[in-house]
Amino acid sequence: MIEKDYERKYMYAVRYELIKTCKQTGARLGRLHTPHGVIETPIFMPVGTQATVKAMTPEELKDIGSQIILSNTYHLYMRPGHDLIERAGGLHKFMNWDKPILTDSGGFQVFSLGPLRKIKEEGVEFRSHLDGSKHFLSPEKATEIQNALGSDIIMAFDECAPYPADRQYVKNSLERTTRWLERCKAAHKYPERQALFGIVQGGMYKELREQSAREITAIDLPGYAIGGLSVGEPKEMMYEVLDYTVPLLPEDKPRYLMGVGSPDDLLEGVLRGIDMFDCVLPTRIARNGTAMTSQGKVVVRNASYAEDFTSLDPECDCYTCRNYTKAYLRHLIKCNEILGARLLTIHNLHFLLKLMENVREAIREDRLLDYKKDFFEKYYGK
Ligand SMILES: N#Cc1ccc(CCNc2nc3cc4nc(N)[nH]c(=O)c4cc3[nH]2)cc1
Ligand SMILES: [Zn+2]
Repeated sequence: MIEKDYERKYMYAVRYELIKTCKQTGARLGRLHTPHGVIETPIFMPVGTQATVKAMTPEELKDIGSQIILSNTYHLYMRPGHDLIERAGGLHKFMNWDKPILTDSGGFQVFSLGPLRKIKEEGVEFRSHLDGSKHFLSPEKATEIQNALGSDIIMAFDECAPYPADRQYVKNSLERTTRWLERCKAAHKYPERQALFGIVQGGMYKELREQSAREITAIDLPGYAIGGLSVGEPKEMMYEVLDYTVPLLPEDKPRYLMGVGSPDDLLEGVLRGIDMFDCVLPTRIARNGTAMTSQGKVVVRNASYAEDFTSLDPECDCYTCRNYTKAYLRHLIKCNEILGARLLTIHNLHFLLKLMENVREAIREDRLLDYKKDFFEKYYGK
């Protein structure tokens, strides 16, 4: 009886609440209700590929306002193994993160392995990036792994076509991705508490994107992602694909643009009606000594900062900007000190999370275009 009642009440693990659509653009303000809490959208999701957002503790992530983080099926399957994480009580418990988690399906990661992999209808055969051992990922296997991890949002196992790719290849690949989505949905053990998102493919071809969007959204799911972008194509091309793909997605479900991104791409994506983003950019460039600041990019490694005893970003109130100077951060990065990676990661994530908070406020007040104009002038000087 309880099972029945539970199922009836929660048709989906994740429910999207559309609060407002911006009058000036296609931007939306929303809330994503999940079993581990409510997420205000548009949202940027820090990437924690191997069950950790590199250099950050969960408390630090919460302090800077992270509402949800991303982890990765491929990496966790390879090491330490999804079965171990399941025995540990699931990914939330294993990594001591009690807010929402989204896991990518491994599709993109396996395809990034390049020649080390063979794609068949059944799934993808590949060699481990760790020890070269042979493995096989299928829609069923990728779903089983994510069921074991217990993430709140699980991604369909798809094929992200490379860029550039010829039309016929992209067509065959998007049609296989649709068949794989059906298999993921059939294999999914816990739809009442883990939301399966479908992923639209179709490369940079308008008719193929329309075909994929039709096929993927014909399968009733709690959310949909746009894949196959941020794969090396020119920015303008990505924006054009979004222009004609986003309107094909249902308004009452969240839209997730995978692998994006930089401040300009986040703003351009929000303007076109995207609700969710993820990217390794802020954390990766932090470890290499580059900061995103209100005055634009600052490469603290540069000699010009050797005796710059001012804050990294005068307009930022994060822990790093309140307590350290550019000279000290440069010193840490030059010495490859772990604290350098930590302090710049704290700042960069805070910067993007604050950007998204400002974006939500601008949508609320119908002034997103003005906000974007001011931001671009300060950050890009244009
Ligand atoms: N630093 C840095 C940096 C490194 C890589 C990138 C590109 C990330 N782009 C990207 N991630 C993706 C994940 C994806 N996952 C799946 N399952 N499917 C995709 O089509 C897909 C497409 C993606 N495109 C962007 C910045
Ligand atoms: Zn800061």
